[in-house]
Amino acid sequence: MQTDVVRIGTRGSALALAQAAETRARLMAAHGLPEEAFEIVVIRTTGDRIQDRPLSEAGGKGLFTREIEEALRNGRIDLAVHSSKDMPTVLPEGLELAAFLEREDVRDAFMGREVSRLKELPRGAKLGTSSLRRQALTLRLRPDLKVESFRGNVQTRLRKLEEGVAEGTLLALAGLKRLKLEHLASEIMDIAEFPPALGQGAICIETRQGDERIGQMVAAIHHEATGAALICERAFLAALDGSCRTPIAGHATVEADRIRFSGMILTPDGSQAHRIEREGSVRDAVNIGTEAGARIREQAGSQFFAGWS
Ligand SMILES: NCc1[nH]cc(CCC(=O)O)c1CC(=O)O
Repeated sequence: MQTDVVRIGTRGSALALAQAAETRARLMAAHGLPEEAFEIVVIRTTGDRIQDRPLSEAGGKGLFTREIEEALRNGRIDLAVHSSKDMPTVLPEGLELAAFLEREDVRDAFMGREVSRLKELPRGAKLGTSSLRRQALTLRLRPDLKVESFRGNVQTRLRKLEEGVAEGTLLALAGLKRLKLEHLASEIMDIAEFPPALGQGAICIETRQGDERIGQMVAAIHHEATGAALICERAFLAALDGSCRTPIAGHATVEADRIRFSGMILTPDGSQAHRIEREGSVRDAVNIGTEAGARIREQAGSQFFAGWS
């Protein structure tokens, strides 16, 4: 019956559609359901509309999720598929992150027009990115480079690179893999030198709290270790009150019942940075993230955030 069809809400970019298709494929496999049991509903968000300025100036994270969450709340869709790294730490009343799919590679990848490594870019070359984290980490390694704003989805950014708007760019390897464009990555960045965005590489599923049918359905595709890592990373972000104006990096890894978190904050010009490492039981994932956030904040001091946040 038509009313039983599970409606999956997503943005319309190629990456978002790939993520929604992956979620549907996993749900089909987990429950032995045919493709017709699902409908993918594309929703245009404010973030998709704004192409002409950095998102940090347009109001930050919720820009890619607001309209999708509205559709979820009013019942137009039954679940929403997101990139965890685009999710604000506080969700609207009545919604929850019910499942995380097994994480893809968390690292960033570099692509150059004429060189294959970030370090090989000529002096003063332009690096295209709109991510403050990528800007700060790049300038830390190469203070001579110029950062050129590079908005738009993965394909748009690749086109801009081809057109010579910049000499190189950085993208999430996970996104390239999901788009089958992994071969374009000429350098995979070192995780210690170039830590990812919190949440990078992990697809999450948002649902209505108390919707038992959908809750049970998505529980079958939840990946425990990814869930623990993401809970820890989101607690760190929440403790730092992270906005798009604050370059924040880091990630958690889970092995058996241990979780290890490593976080970093930087000034946008990369000249100052602080790091934190924490380890403990996966059961303490939230506390480890929260505590790491409080500690790095203390370490940095209030003047660290004062100048530019
Ligand atoms: N902000 C856009 C965005 N959100 C998630 C990904 C990549 C996929 C992921 O991290 O899961 C990207 C593109 C990029 O940073 O290259």
